[in-house]
Amino acid sequence: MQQLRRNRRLRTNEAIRSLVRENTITPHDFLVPLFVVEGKGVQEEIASMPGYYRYSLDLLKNEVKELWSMGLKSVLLFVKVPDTLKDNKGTEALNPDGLMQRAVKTVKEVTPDMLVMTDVALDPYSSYGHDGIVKNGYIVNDETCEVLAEMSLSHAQAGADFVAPSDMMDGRILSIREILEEENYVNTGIMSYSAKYASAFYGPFRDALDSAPGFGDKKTYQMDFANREEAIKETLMDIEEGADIVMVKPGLCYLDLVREVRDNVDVPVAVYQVSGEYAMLKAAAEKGWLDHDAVMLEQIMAFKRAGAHIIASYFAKDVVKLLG
Ligand SMILES: NCC(=O)CCC(=O)O
Ligand SMILES: [Mg+2]
Repeated sequence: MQQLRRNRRLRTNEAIRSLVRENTITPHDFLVPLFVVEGKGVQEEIASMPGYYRYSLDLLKNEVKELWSMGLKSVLLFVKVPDTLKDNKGTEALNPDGLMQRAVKTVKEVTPDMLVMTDVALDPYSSYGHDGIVKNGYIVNDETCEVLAEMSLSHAQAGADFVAPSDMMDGRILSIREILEEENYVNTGIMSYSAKYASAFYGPFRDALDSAPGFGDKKTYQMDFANREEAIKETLMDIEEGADIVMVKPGLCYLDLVREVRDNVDVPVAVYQVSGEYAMLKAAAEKGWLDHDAVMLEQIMAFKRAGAHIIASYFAKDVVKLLG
């Protein structure tokens, strides 16, 4: 039989390839993580995340203005808390004049339409570096949920559009949704880190915030990376409890779950390309072993192809600059 179908016809030049391309990358895909520190005039590069910085509030202003001008309209805020303010209960997290609360106000002041999401977890505030209150060496669940709910309310009061609980306690989405409803923050959204795995890829992030666990690991609350079905269970439970957006984290090694979650839910799906993923590419590119920009775009496109609606990535600015 004569060959009638030739798939290569659709690949003959860039014009036809772009015409039939199934996925595209735009600035609207991204959620930009930002690290905030106390001080003035501070822009510190994170050693294990070359090209990524912690900003004091004054310089954060310039950064978010630049993001806005590039079409990057959503940020996810993290704070680095001084050791002297850390304790077991994360008391400082509830300070209405704490760094996170001031960071939210700062972003809203200079870029009022920027979507501001806040990290909700105890680890940056915890003297143990854990995502919850520690009792007898165990990270207790329900008491932690109460603090996370109070913390979310405090972020909402400061002006956050979304709170993003990243801790993996059971039932925290319900606790947070209830307090927000009771206090009339009905339009404050919740982006749940619903399927967050206990991963070694978070190493550089813990350098960035000085938040590495002081003992043990996070395996009693974050998920076992051997598991797939559990990710669907976790995600569906968070949606039932009131999550508006769900997330799979880390990113690249978990693309199977991004697709599977996407196929199983009716809310937007986010993926977090984490610090270790960023560091790996930066390191390989520095050595001249990988083409930084080409690999970066291939990775971001992989998230789109897997079905992510939202990509939290330290590459957001690099990608948008490259797209021109
Ligand atoms: N709760 C936020 C993270 O754990 C981020 C991890 C990373 O970027 O490695
Ligand atoms: Mg859960």
